[in-house]
Amino acid sequence: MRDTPSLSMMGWLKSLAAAIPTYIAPILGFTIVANLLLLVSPFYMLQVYDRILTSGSIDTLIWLTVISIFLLGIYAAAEVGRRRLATLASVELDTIISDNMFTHFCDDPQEAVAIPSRLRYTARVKGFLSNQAILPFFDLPFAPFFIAILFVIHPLIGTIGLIGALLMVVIAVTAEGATRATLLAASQKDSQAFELALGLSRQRSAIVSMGLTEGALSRWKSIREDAHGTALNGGKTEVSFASSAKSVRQMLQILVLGAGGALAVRQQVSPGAIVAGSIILGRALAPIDQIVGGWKNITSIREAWDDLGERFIRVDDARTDTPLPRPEPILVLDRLAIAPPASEEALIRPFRLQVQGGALVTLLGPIGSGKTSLLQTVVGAWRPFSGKVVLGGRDVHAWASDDRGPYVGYVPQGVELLPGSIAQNIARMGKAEPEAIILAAQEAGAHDMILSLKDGYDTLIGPSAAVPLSAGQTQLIGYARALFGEPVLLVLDEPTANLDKGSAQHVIASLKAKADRGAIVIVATHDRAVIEQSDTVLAIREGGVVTADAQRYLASLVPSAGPEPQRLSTVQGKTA
Ligand SMILES: Nc1ncnc2c1ncn2[C@@H]1O[C@H](COP(=O)(O)OP(=O)(O)OP(=O)(O)O)[C@@H](O)[C@H]1O
Repeated sequence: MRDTPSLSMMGWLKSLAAAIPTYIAPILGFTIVANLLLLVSPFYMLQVYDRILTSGSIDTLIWLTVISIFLLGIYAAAEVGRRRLATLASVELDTIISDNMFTHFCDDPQEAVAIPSRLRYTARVKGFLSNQAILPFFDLPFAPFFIAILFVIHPLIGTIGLIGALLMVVIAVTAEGATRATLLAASQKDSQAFELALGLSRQRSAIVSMGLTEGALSRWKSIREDAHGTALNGGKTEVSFASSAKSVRQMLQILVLGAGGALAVRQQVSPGAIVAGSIILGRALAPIDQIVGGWKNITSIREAWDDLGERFIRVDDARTDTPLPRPEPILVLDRLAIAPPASEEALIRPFRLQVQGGALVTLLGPIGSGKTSLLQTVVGAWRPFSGKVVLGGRDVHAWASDDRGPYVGYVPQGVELLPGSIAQNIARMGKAEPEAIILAAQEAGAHDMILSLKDGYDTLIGPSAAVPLSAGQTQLIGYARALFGEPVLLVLDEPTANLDKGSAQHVIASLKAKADRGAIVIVATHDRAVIEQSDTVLAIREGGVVTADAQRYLASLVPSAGPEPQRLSTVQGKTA
């Protein structure tokens, strides 16, 4: 799942900043103002102790107080500004990552599986910005500036500040080395538990019906306990470092007060400088303290960022493809070899086939022979292992999914519908005339079934559904979705599997009618009734593809009658 090597601490912060460039300069601007104005309090104290107490001027005190309060108002506005910008940046980053995630989801079948964990990672990174945990990293570069002021107050106070800051940096670096591996392991185990829980939630029926509850639960619990154990270990070390950083910071402030006191006794600094020095040192060390204190959080965000990687933050140029007209109904599978995503070996060896509009082709083959894989490749969901799929002269895989989609109808093996109404699902979640939706439903034989539902075409599917649809109802609506918009290429994977005889006959008749009207229809099936209506069979045998006339093939099923399927040729429809 990890697609980029782990980035260094500053490396990942830089790449995060590069994802939201428009926000970085204004946040930096507000940070400069806020950090400069952090000097107001120490400066005020310096003036009160060293000037007002000696001069006794109440007027000066009033003016000093008014100006300080005004400047602190500006400080508050700058703080609000940078926090608000960090929140806005988190929303922008979330949008960029989500957009890219769905682009990759379309381009790469493997990405679909990773989406739940990627969404969790995105939430972590978004939280890093929206919870303002990023701001100490902006404050950190001001530490030398504050330490320089300590040197101006007195070299001894500056030296204590400098040594203190270096000590805190050593604590931060050691904390990273000591906790990173454990915290990462804990987070990875937590992700495993999350994925197992997702799997369990999808398989409730199997778990309950076959008494898998105890086994499944104890497996989940053991992964979680393991995750918690590792997290507790990492947490212990992290807490020790965070407490050390806090204590060291307070000790240093005491040291500066002590040193300031000694210097004041010798009249080398003013009394006001003692308090001011302590406050300024606190400001210099605060970001390091906050970073060390939130180390666990930072480790988990780094893990998320490493996984999301550069490709999720790149803003791709807007697509400039000119939408193409309706393609001619000619499908060419040109030296096409098929393999599941990420597989190194072809499941189906290269073959050539040309299918013209009007043809109804059935795809046959034993279980696991690659029928679904072939169909997934033909409709553009999977990339070919080698070769090309060309529809109407255009390479299907080089054709943007949204432009190609209206000309392709696909009924996958396990039809799943999207959350929304039945009408929206049939209209492929786009805008459509009601007539076109109803026509597709009528052709699929789903119209009467839909009208029998309480809310008809407005019946909701998904989490807000009042009543879930049956497998057969879902399949018919999936078929209506495939027919919507008169696609040129209609591809169906076991379309009659969940249907009763009447619905199955309707579907088969409508497939035939579609082919007769000029579409290319390819159906993977074990249903003899479909083969009987088809012109050609395409059979997968031991990784090769052969073709035969459907009627002769059916005849060959009777022992010693008719030929076996032949090597491939052109499949000519009736209305080529
Ligand atoms: N998404 C996937 N990733 C990796 N391998 C896969 C994927 N889908 C299928 N396969 C593998 O490809 C092979 C062919 O599967 P496929 O689903 O194409 O067969 P099929 O002929 O449609 O089977 P069935 O008749 O059971 O539906 C199987 O060995 C399967 O494990």
